[in-house]
Amino acid sequence: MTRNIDEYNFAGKKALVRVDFNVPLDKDYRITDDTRIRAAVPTIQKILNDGGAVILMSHLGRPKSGPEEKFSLRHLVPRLEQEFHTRVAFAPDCVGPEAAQMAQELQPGEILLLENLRFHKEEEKGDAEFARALSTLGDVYVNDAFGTAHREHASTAVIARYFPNDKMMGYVMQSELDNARKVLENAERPFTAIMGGAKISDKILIIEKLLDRVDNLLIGGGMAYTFVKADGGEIGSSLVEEDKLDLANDLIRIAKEKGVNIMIPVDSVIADAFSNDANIDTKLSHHIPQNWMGLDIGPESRELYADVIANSKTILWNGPMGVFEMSNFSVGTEAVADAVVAATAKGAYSLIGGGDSAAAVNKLGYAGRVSYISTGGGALLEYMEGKTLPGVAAIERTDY
Ligand SMILES: Nc1ncnc2c1ncn2[C@@H]1O[C@H](COP(=O)(O)OP(=O)(O)OP(=O)(O)O)[C@@H](O)[C@H]1O
Ligand SMILES: O=C(O)[C@H](O)COP(=O)(O)O
Repeated sequence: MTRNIDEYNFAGKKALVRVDFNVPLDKDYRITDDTRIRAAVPTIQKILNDGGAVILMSHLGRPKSGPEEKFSLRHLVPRLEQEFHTRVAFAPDCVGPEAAQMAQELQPGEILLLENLRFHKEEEKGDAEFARALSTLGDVYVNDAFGTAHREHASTAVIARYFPNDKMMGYVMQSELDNARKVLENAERPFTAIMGGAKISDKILIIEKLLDRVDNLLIGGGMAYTFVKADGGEIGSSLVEEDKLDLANDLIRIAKEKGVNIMIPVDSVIADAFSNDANIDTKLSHHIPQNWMGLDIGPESRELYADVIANSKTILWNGPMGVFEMSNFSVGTEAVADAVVAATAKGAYSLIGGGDSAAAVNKLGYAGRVSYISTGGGALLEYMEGKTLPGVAAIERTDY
């Protein structure tokens, strides 16, 4: 039976909580954006306040095969201890005898963090035996990992079958779904989607679905150059996915057929190396010289995009407009953030999704000046395109 977290009393229970602590870390393993950790606090706090114990499980990054220091969740322990003013125990493997013993010894009010689930290939395969092994650690399962709800993995979906009477969503899940539904059902027009970032193959298919919902689609970031090249432009050594050129062309055509105003950056800030110290210039995006690459949208694009945003009533933004981590290529992302904040102040509803866009908004101190910052990137987009999220479906299922 699916439970409601507000009506559940965790006293004396060990809650196995799937969180999305896939947070960005710098080279010294310091957390550079803690949005996802802060978001999970109310759920964890509710369990502790009730007199329960919390066993946290998450993935971090995309480890290829087995443990890797840079993907260890151990790096998050100090931040969690600071948040909850208590010691946080760490299990160096998410399954096995040590994790089992640590879980067993856990007392009410205590927190145990398990090592990265993806250090076991069974996690992403949705392996039932691995899910069962995880399930033995707790009495009740709480899924609060909205950012990973689009993955049908052992800890996000399969595990729910081992808690037929004690499974529920946490507060992050509930609030994210309420919010996304609100945008889907009551989106005031004009509705503008702003898409950027680097994960072209992840996002290009979603763009197709968004064309049915939006009035304007502004494209920036690394993915823009696949569109520029598809449109016949010379893009130098900019990021491109050659096998998506036809699809990009189709999308431009379909957008026109559907009357969607699709915009690709007319100009770009270009560099002769992927570095903040490289030589930089501004050129038309269709005429980027050989060995130069587009790393940000240019001044004219910034103005055009800002105008569209200013006239929007609903705004969905996923992915930075450039390599915003480097100051020379952060101007486009900042300009879009400024425009989104200004439109929000005038009454537009703005929903920001994706780890990097959220980080950019936080870095600018704009967190309180947009309507909602989602902890989901791909998950939010898949939800917006109308897909059922496996992490949500597993909680709602009643047939086991
Ligand atoms: N023109 C560009 N060339 C190369 N990389 C770019 C360019 N523009 C942006 N990027 C990089 O894209 C990355 C972010 O892309 P990504 O698709 O991961 O966005 P995101 O907002 O984190 O979304 P999600 O959470 O869905 O992954 C940043 O690290 C940024 O430097
Ligand atoms: O950052 C994300 O979007 C989620 O944590 C999911 O990560 P994944 O794309 O590696 O599955």
